Formats: sequence, structure tokens, C-alpha cells
Amino acid sequence: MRFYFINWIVSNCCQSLKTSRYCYAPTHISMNHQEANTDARARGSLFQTRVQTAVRTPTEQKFIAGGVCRTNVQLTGKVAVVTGSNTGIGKETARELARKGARIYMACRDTQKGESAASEIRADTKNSQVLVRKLDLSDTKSIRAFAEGFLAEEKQLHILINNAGVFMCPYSKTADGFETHLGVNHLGHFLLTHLLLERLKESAPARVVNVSSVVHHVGKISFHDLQSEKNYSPFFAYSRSKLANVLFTHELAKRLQGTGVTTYAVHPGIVHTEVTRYSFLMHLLWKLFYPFFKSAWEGAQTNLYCALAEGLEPLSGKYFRDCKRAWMSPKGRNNKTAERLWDVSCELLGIQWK
Ligand SMILES: NC(=O)C1=CN([C@@H]2O[C@H](COP(=O)(O)OP(=O)(O)OC[C@H]3O[C@@H](n4cnc5c(N)ncnc54)[C@H](OP(=O)(O)O)[C@@H]3O)[C@@H](O)[C@H]2O)C=CC1
Ligand SMILES: CC1=C(/C=C/C(C)=C/C=C/C(C)=C/C=O)C(C)(C)CCC1
Repeated sequence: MRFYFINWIVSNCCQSLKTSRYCYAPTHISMNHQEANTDARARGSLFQTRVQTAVRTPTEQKFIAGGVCRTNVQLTGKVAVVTGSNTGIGKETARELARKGARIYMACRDTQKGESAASEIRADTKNSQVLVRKLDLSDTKSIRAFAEGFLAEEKQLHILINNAGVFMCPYSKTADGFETHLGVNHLGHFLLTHLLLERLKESAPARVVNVSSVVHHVGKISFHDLQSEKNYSPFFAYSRSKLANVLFTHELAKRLQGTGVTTYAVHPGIVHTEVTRYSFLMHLLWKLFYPFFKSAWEGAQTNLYCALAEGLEPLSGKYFRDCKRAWMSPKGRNNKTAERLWDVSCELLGIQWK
């Protein structure tokens, strides 16, 4: 943690002086960070990423960054959908998939924000096949419209990254009356995957990556109050939705055996993104401690690893962090809970998914 506070003060001063995002890049420090700079091209446009990299010693860098997806796989002719890709981890995931030549569908609830991220990615990667489509996971009509449009437009789908998420928002309900964390983070992606599954199977080998979180360990699926109507805590509602992501991955993998479609759950790390937008306390911690958190690009690495790494098929249904398999809560691989959650999700969404 040498020089951390000095560097922290310097970086914050630079920020408050509204220094150009390009000018604070102390090369003498960054140069030591060989690992971190491997893909400086991809991350160089992000001022905060540079600060994060600059204030870390190489040992801290290695510990915090937690792994880089190093596959040489090329994706020309492949198609990927990334939800919530106008910002944060989703945007960096889309950027790297685009860099590898895939046609990317950025599924965003705000298409204006999506277009501005897409033009940045197109310019950066020289890949013109980066497309924005409207997807609001808090409304099943929007999910169905997105899927209908996609299926009409594309005959193949190789990678689906279920990334979008809300974190610790005040109690609210989606257009269909689901508690927002459950509705957006779990049920929205459950329905989307259901609607796109035939295309994934037709395009096999194909992969579904579900972005969960380490907090799935403290999540609890209370079937008697799934919508948190009796008792609401933003943190536990979020944790529950992230446990649901892991259970969904576990059950989906079982049901997809032999189809050539595999699925993985991911904890991206503690990543400095807009995720804390609803929580004042978390936002404050973000501001104070962000050099210790991953950048969005670093946070995207495990998504990319699960989408691209060769030979991962036997690990379908498992949970990953820092570009390797990680310990999943036993609650996340409980067959009974996974099956029941699957049935309840189908019932809530009015779908039949055998
Ligand atoms: N950052 C972290 O430390 C961690 C993040 N995660 C998970 O990583 C994923 C990505 O989060 P991160 O990049 O950090 O967060 P951000 O808040 O930066 O990005 C979240 C993305 O999800 C989109 N989104 C939110 N609600 C909806 C919706 N109803 N329909 C469609 N898109 C929606 C947002 O769109 P818009 O910009 O329009 O709101 C945004 O594009 C999430 O699933 C999160 O739970 C897990 C562990 C830790
Ligand atoms: C790591 C760490 C901290 C912050 C943790 C935070 C802010 C975690 C956020 C997690 C999220 C957003 C999870 C999403 O799934 C503290 C408390 C500053 C203390 C020092 C160690």
C-alpha cells in the first residue's frame, strides 16, 4: 500500500481540477505495470482506469485486477448480444467482443446512451458491426419485442451475455409487477434467454454468461415472499436476485446437456462503475476507495473468459471469478431450489419451458 495515500490525493486533486482525461497518466508508474498495460489501448480512454492503474503497486495491481482473458480466439462471423452495454462492465465486454470481430447487439434500455457507447466502440475497434437495440428488462413487452426483432434480423447467436443489473434501488415494481431486482436481474434475463434459446442451439457451440455477484453467498430465496412485499431490504433483494442468477445457471446447464450450448455464472469483482447509483453510502465508498476496485475493463475479463476460453464446456453451470472457477455457495447448486425457482419463474412469466 506504499504511496497509496499520496497517489490517491494526487489523483483526486487532478480530478477536481478537471484535468484532461489524457493528461494524468504518469508513465513512470504505469510503465512498471506491464500486466496492466498489456491492453492499455482498450482502457486508455478511461481517465479513472488510468488513475486506478497508476496508484497501484504491481503487487496490488495483480491482486486487484484478478486476471486477464488472454484467448486468441477470433470472432469474425460470430454474433453476440450483451445486455446493459451502454456503460460499465457490459460496455467493456461489448468493446472487447467487437475488437475480436463479432457482430455485437448492444441491448440497452436507453438507445441514446447505447448509440453514444456504440459509436465510441466502433471508432475504437474499427468494427462497424456494433448495433444498438432497445431492451428494457423491467418490461416483458420490451423483452419480447427485442427478441422478436433480433430473431427476424439474425439467423445466428453464439454468445449471450446477461449483464444488465440494478443494485440496491428503493422498493419498486417492474411493468409486470415484479420487485425490481428480481424482475430485472433474474426474471428479465430468464425470459430473454428462453426467447433466444432456439437460436443459440441452432448456432452451437454457443454460450450464455450470467453476470451474478459474490453477494449471492448471502442471498436467500424465500418462496413465501419472493417479491419482498412483506419485508424489503435493498441489499438482500439484490443478493437474492444474484443467487437466482447462479441457480438459473445451474439449472440451465443441466437442461442444456448435449445441445452444444453451455452456460456460466460470473462474479466480475468489485468494479468501479455506475452500479452504486441508487445507494448514497455505496457511492461514497466508491468515491473513497475506487483505486482499490477493478476498472470496468478489468471487470469485463471474467465475462470474456467465460464467453471465449477454449475447453470450458465441461464446466457448464459453474461459477467463475478472476478468470477461473470459484467457490459457489451450496445454496446456488441446490437442485430442489433451482428446479422450484425455474418453475416459479415460468409461472410468473406465463411461459412453458420444459
Ligand atoms: N460493479 C460491481 O462491483 C459489480 C457488478 N456486478 C454486476 O455486474 C453487472 C453490470 O454492472 P455494472 O456495469 O457494474 O453496473 P452499471 O450500473 O454501470 O451498468 C448496469 C447496466 O445495466 C443496465 N440496466 C439497468 N436496468 C436495466 C433495465 N431495466 N433494462 C435494461 N438494462 C438495464 C444499465 O442501463 P442504464 O445505464 O440505462 O441504467 C447499465 O447499462 C450487473 O449485473 C451487476 O449486478 C456484480 C458484482 C459487482
Ligand atoms: C472492498 C471493501 C469495501 C467496499 C466494498 C464494496 C463497496 C462492495 C460493493 C459490492 C458490490 C457493488 C457488489 C455487487 O454485486 C469497503 C467497505 C470500502 C472496505 C474495504 C474493503
